Amino acid sequence: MTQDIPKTPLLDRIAGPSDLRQMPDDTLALLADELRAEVISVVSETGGHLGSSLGVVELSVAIHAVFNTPMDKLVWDVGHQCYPHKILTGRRDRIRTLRQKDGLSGFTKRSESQHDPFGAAHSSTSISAALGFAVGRDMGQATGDAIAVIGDGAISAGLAYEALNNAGAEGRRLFVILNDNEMSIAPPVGAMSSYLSRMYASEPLARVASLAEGFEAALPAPMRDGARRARQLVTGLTGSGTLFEELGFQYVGPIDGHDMGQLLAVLRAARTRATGPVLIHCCTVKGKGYAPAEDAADKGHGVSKFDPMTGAQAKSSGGAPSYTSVFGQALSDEAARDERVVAVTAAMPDGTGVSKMAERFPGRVFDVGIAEQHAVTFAAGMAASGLRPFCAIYSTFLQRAYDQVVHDVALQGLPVRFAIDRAGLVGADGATHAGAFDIGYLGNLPGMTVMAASDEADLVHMVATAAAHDAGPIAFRYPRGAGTGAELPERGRVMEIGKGRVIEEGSDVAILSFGAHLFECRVAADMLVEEGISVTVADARFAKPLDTDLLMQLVRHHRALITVEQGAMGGFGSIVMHELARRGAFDRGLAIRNICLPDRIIEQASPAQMYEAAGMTAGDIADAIRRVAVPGGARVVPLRGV
Ligand SMILES: Cc1ncc(C[n+]2csc(CCOP(=O)(O)OP(=O)(O)O)c2C)c(N)n1
Ligand SMILES: CC(=O)[C@@H](O)[C@H](O)COP(=O)(O)O
Ligand SMILES: [Mg+2]
Repeated sequence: MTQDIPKTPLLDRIAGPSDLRQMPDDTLALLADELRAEVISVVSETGGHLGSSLGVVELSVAIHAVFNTPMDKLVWDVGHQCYPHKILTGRRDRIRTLRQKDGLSGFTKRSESQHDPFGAAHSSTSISAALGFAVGRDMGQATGDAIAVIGDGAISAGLAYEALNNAGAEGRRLFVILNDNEMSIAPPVGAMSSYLSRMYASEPLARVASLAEGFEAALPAPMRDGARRARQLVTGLTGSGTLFEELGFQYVGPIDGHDMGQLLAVLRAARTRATGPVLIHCCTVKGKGYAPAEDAADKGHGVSKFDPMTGAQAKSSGGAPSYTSVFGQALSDEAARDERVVAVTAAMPDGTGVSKMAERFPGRVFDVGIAEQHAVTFAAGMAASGLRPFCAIYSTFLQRAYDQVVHDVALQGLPVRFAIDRAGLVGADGATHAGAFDIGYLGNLPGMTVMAASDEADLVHMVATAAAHDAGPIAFRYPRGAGTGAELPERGRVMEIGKGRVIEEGSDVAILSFGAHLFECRVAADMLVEEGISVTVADARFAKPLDTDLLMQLVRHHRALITVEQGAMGGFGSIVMHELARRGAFDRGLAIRNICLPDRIIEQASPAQMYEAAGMTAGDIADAIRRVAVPGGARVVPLRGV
């Protein structure tokens, strides 16, 4: 749907932050209003992270007005809130390509602009990166101040504490702006969240900058008394000082993150007087200024295209239920049958679908905040106690907890169940969110069982199989988005571990598929029937343990074998080739091809466009089959007797 582009005479004058720094303060508030209207207009056409971006409109204007960006390095945490920043930093002309093929990234990205000094998308990295820039400055590199903007959700992650702890000890001049909107994706959880809320909710004057001694003098007179009272209140609230002061930061706040005057005064005071690390506690509203977002339960965290007049989002095309919703229901059903089943999520109850189980069994679903490392070891402890924990974490975010998977789960053989959503290429979130590596990083762990659902019916069976599997850790992966429309079983069946299945019998070439690309494999096989090429299609179901009987049957009775997986090199295909090499299958010239993600970054687009860029369409699979099926296409000797 098209809609009138809002009139933005002030924004039209901004080619970059230097233009913004020429504007008088009272104009900046008006500029922010225009910027907010632009963000709403843009995201109504592109979809994306609306609520987070609306929450930092004033903050984005004020930071660029006070600091000398891009010489001063502005590092956004997660980066999903960067749309105002991108509009102000010379990318307004491309902002309506956001999150699309060949368009602007939905996160900050170094290759996109000098105003994006550090890429993001995975949370809680900004303080570490900003400290790195501060050290660079102090050692003579051509860089100015370092400013990290981190949300109340992101600061709940361990990585943020590691950085705060080190920055406080280093004592270098560094600015950390805590963007506290009392929301993560879901309502925030954890002790830090309630601590921040106590500060935020203190008497109204606490909204006025409560500045450390050194800053009060820099404030306009009317604010000085309030600042003094608020500072006393804040320090009184927590004994000797705020947590941040205990860590070596000067604490400034809480301030109103939508009051341009406060923001400019506090940022200028901080920039003028800071000699060490400063944390500025900014209180904002997620979805600020757009009622459909402010009123939404998720504050418009991630929206599809919408009608800006009403906020009504474009409906998905209906059709098959999502893998996520099928998982959530299957998990909830398993929990109903077995009280030992519990679930852990790292701040993504809805995204992972465990919220479905939480509706029925609220005491058995644990949202630990953005804390994947803790989530895994927490689940390991639960497993060790005799519970049956499902640790539901997107493939890409599980990367953050790899040592916990190895050290706390696999080496101890603890039966943690890993529900790995967003396996494969995910679309608009791009490369930072690709679920590309989990087959490889799990498949090489002794005792780990690794499954991949070929459709949503199989997913139901895998949930039941995982629930029943106490012999050791087990993982099952499935893609983002809608299923294939497969009929769902009433109840999941516990599958035999390590058993695959033949889907279609052929005689020339065998495809051994792992996961949801089975659909494309079957389309490819159908394409070749007319060409007289007969293809067997098999579903491995398990990457570990492999169904070696099935594998050897395929290589003994076909001219060639092709493996297919929605993952990077070093995954399923490698596991298969390792097994074949171990058996000497290559000694007699077996023809084998691996179809997987290429060894390069696949940038954001629709999932279909991304798989096309990866060379993994049904047509690509058919081409690979042709090249080995046609006599002379490959030196192929049927491997009798291997
Ligand atoms: C390591 C990691 N885990 C989970 C996510 C998913 N995620 C993206 S934004 C977000 C919430 C961030 O909350 P906050 O920092 O408060 O930012 P806000 O959206 O409120 O502006 C989460 C959990 C992520 N990006 N990175
Ligand atoms: C910014 C972030 O990391 C999350 O909001 C992520 O974009 C959610 O991904 P899904 O939309 O696949 O749940
Ligand atoms: Mg937040």
